[in-house]
Amino acid sequence: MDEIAAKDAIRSGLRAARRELEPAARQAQMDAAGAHLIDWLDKNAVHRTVTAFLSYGAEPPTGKLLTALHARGYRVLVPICEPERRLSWAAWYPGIDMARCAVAPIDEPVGPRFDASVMPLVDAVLVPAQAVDSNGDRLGQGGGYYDRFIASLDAAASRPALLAVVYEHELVEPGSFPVQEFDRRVDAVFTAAGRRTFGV
Ligand SMILES: Nc1nc2c(c(=O)[nH]1)N(C=O)[C@@H](CNc1ccc(C(=O)N[C@@H](CCC(=O)O)C(=O)O)cc1)CN2
Ligand SMILES: Nc1ncnc2c1ncn2[C@@H]1O[C@H](COP(=O)(O)OP(=O)(O)OP(=O)(O)O)[C@@H](O)[C@H]1O
Repeated sequence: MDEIAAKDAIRSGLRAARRELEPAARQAQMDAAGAHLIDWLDKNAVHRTVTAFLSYGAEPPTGKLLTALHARGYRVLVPICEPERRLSWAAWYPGIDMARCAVAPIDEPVGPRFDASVMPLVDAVLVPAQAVDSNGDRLGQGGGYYDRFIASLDAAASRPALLAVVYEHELVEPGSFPVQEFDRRVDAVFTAAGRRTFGV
């Protein structure tokens, strides 16, 4: 089996495991992980600006976290799917008008879209993940959107912290999923247990 097919098979298993978690258990894990994330941001996010994602399906439910960040005065940007699997970014706040994304079952805020030139003012990018290994390698939904976006930051003098949030069983050993040359590592992952950092 090639690496793409192997990743797809592992993604299917991870999606099934997510659906097995009761919604209340998903929220409880996210509440605990989100509290660790807010603690970290409060100490480290000098621009008080983050990008996060509006979750769908059985992803860790980010709605309460985004509302809490907004209430604490953070500027919250969320991803917009653009053609050619590129991302742009739009401001999100509770009650903003939303429109359905063309390629995924996700609602996206209406309003101005920003390209990667906003990133010097962004402290942290919350990157969707289905699993993260203890090297910081990440398995996403398979669109390659975030891999392309993170690769586009390679030339920048500084870049936001790349942070993932996963359920506890999704922080796994290296070798649990294939890692390809274009995959980019996150800097830290948050689970209900706390923050785990990676790097040399
Ligand atoms: N909550 C959340 N938002 C996110 C992501 C994510 O993983 N989670 N993304 C992380 O990258 C981007 C969107 N990722 C996508 C990943 C896969 C497909 C996809 O496979 N779409 C199907 C069509 C599905 C449909 O029509 O409903 C396809 O293209 O065949 C689309 C978007 C941006 N926003
Ligand atoms: N930097 C890149 N430039 C061009 N194509 C890329 C790049 N990174 C990934 N891709 C393409 O995107 C596809 C999906 O990548 P991958 O399986 O790593 O997705 P993912 O990391 O799970 O998804 P996402 O990044 O959206 O969360 C790959 O098969 C690859 O062809």
